[in-house]
Amino acid sequence: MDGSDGHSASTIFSHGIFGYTYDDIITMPDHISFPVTSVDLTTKLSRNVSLNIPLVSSPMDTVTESRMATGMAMLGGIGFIHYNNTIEEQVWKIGNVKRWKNGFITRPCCLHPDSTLEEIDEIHRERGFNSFPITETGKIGSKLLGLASTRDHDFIVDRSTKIKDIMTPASELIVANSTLTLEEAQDIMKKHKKGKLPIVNDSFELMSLISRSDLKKQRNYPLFSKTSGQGLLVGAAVGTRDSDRQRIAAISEAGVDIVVIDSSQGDSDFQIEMLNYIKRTQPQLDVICGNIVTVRQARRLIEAGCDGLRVGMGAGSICTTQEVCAVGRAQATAVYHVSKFAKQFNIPVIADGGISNSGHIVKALMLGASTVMMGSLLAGTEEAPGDFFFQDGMRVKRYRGMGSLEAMARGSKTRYFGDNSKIMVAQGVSGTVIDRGTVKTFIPYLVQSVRHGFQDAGIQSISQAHEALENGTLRFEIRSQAALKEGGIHGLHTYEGSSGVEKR
Ligand SMILES: NC(=O)C1=CN([C@@H]2O[C@H](COP(=O)(O)OP(=O)(O)OC[C@H]3O[C@@H](n4cnc5c(N)ncnc54)[C@H](O)[C@@H]3O)[C@@H](O)[C@H]2O)C=CC1
Ligand SMILES: O=c1[nH]c(=O)c2[nH+]cn([C@@H]3O[C@H](COP(=O)(O)O)[C@@H](O)[C@H]3O)c2[nH]1
Ligand SMILES: [K+]
Repeated sequence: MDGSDGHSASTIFSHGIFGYTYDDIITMPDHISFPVTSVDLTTKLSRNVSLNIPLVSSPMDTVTESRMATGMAMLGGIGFIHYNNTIEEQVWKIGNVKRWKNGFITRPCCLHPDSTLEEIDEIHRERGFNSFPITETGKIGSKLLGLASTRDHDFIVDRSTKIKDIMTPASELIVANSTLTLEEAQDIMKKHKKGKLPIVNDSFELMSLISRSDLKKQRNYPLFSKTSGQGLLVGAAVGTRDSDRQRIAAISEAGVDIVVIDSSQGDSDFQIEMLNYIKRTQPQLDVICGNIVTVRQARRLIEAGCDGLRVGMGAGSICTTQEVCAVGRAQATAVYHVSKFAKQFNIPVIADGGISNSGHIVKALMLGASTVMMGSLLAGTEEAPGDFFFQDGMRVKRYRGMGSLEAMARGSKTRYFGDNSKIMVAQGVSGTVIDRGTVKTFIPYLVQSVRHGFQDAGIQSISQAHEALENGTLRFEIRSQAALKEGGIHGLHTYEGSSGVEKR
């Protein structure tokens, strides 16, 4: 090998005293003999679960609930529903993902027959909807009474009129049963020239809604993360307390496909006991353990029987663990060493935290990770929980660490201190992140950027990257501070366009 072209990862990470992070290193380009479209990013999330794209959303209460998990799985990745909630809430959120069917609006905005046209006007202004199923309770899951759409009420001047007086009653509606397929629904809508098709069960309770305009712009999601059974793939987080044992049974019943045991320091008796408990009671579930950053920690969790490892301690954008506790590791070094060790046992690694642009994803995968977990990068999308608001002229959403005072106040407090501890030590902060639109465009953009990175390095798949990493043909260099500056945007008075997705 020509020694002047960078260094193997083993030279960089095993012969020095520094811990490096993604920005410290750069990958050497190599010959391109394939189009960018043929870069294959299929990968393993855990021993038995595969994904079509290597992207995962973090189990945090400002990142992953039903909408995020659904969006991630539709696009070929997966979301882990957080557990800063009651068991019932987590079960409901998992159920929402499982109930999702392509093209069906599973949570349509419904109204009560006694609601007024003023309410319709307000929802139309805020959310743009024109048609509303009217049900006995005003919610999905109760008896369908009618449908109110623009042409039922747009000429009515008195907006205090009740909906029941203007709606098209159920007896005049075309409805369909929940067993029908999307193609059958399409045929019915074509034949009857209707804009909306309510889907009901045998008791005439509203189950979902199909919209003609949605069908017209219907996108195909070819990468779609499917389970062997029905529905989208979904993950969930659990803790290591005794109460989390009940959670395991409930979320398993709700159809969760994989769990992550969520701890900042996962190499503990608590975690190993929880892993054993899950394996004993729900042996069908793959269990990801973590977080860890060293080989010694990995060895104990692999020996205990984990199916995947989550790597990262203090690297996250909202993390203060390294400052508060002085324990952790620089992320690129952690990912490299743990992945190298875990590979011998075929245990995939999730590189968790510190991803602030697509280049970081490329580097995590090139250093041995099989997937990448993101918090801050996804917290500003429409699918993340919470509303957008304006701050300093920017459209933003709230994002907070699960060890922040705010998140602890909501519930994770008991995880930290038991119920009667007096002193709270936060290991995270809360803040805001900028609007990133919808994951439906943002994730494909990240994926395409990662494909370009792989192509530039002459690497056609994640498994090929891992082979090249191991045999030393994948080459890297450490960047000096000046090189890092040179690699970014510099010397311009102003600029337009994006340097990837990072905003420092
Ligand atoms: N990846 C990272 O760098 C970090 C992540 N976080 C996130 O913050 C959240 C909270 O994490 P942690 O504080 O690690 O929560 P944790 O629940 O794992 O641990 C909190 C404390 O409770 C103890 N503990 C756990 N189970 C116990 C049991 N069964 N009996 C007695 N004591 C027990 C632990 O040893 C620790 O002192 C998680 O969502 C985590 O992902 C927090 C800090 C750093
Ligand atoms: O030190 C911490 N204190 C916290 O309060 C906290 N909350 C989350 N996490 C971890 O950060 C990851 C997300 O990181 P990013 O925003 O950089 O993607 C997540 O996936 C977690 O691993 C925390 N770490
Ligand atoms: K940090």
